Amino acid sequence: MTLVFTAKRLIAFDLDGTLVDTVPDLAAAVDAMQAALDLPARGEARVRDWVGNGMERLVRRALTNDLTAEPDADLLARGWPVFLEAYAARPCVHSRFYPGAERSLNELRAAGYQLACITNKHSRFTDLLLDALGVYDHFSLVLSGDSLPRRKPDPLPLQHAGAQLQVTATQMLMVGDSITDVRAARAAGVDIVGVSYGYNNGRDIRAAAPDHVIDTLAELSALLPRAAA
Ligand SMILES: O=C(O)COP(=O)(O)O
Ligand SMILES: [Mg+2]
Repeated sequence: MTLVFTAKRLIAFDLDGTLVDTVPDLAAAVDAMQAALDLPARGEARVRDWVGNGMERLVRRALTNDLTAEPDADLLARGWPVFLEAYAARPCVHSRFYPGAERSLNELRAAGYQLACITNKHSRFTDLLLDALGVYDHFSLVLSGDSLPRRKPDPLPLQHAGAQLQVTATQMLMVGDSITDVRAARAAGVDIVGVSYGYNNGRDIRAAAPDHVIDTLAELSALLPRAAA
């Protein structure tokens, strides 16, 4: 039997690794920082495994070449502004929608859904990126890692979106690429569709047990025929 989500009114999308492949531009900024500090370049493959828990965490991972280690405080204090400046200068040179992403946003809107973007990315960069890709206005609400006191995997951004847009948890669906999205959705009581192509620290999203997994966002509209009234 084909899975269909009924009674949904709001679809909340994660950004990095779900709607947009941001790693080429993030890796360029990481490696500009590494070069300025006389440290080795990390490259796209490693940066891909490090995105999803906010940029401060990405920079810490790059400096230490490790997922969880803490860098020397002085190194971090010197590296962070270099990364920020490099990424702000070129946030959307190579970043691209994943196949089916833009079309899916348009189809869902046409089917009556409200859309939200819920990302751990810093708001300055979320806004730059969504603007550069021409989709900022597709979203009724955009929440970034610094928009609220707590970010994903905390349920607060999803709860806040529900309250702002007057939809209940069961009327929302989260779409994301990482265990961070699954945890946030579970904690908020929101159904979650995982995408198989994203970052998730290099792990298969199926291990985080989302409600459903898709290989491209083009599959979404078949799961969501029409928004509930
Ligand atoms: O880690 C980030 O900066 C952003 O990640 P997200 O869009 O997947 O939440
Ligand atoms: Mg993500």
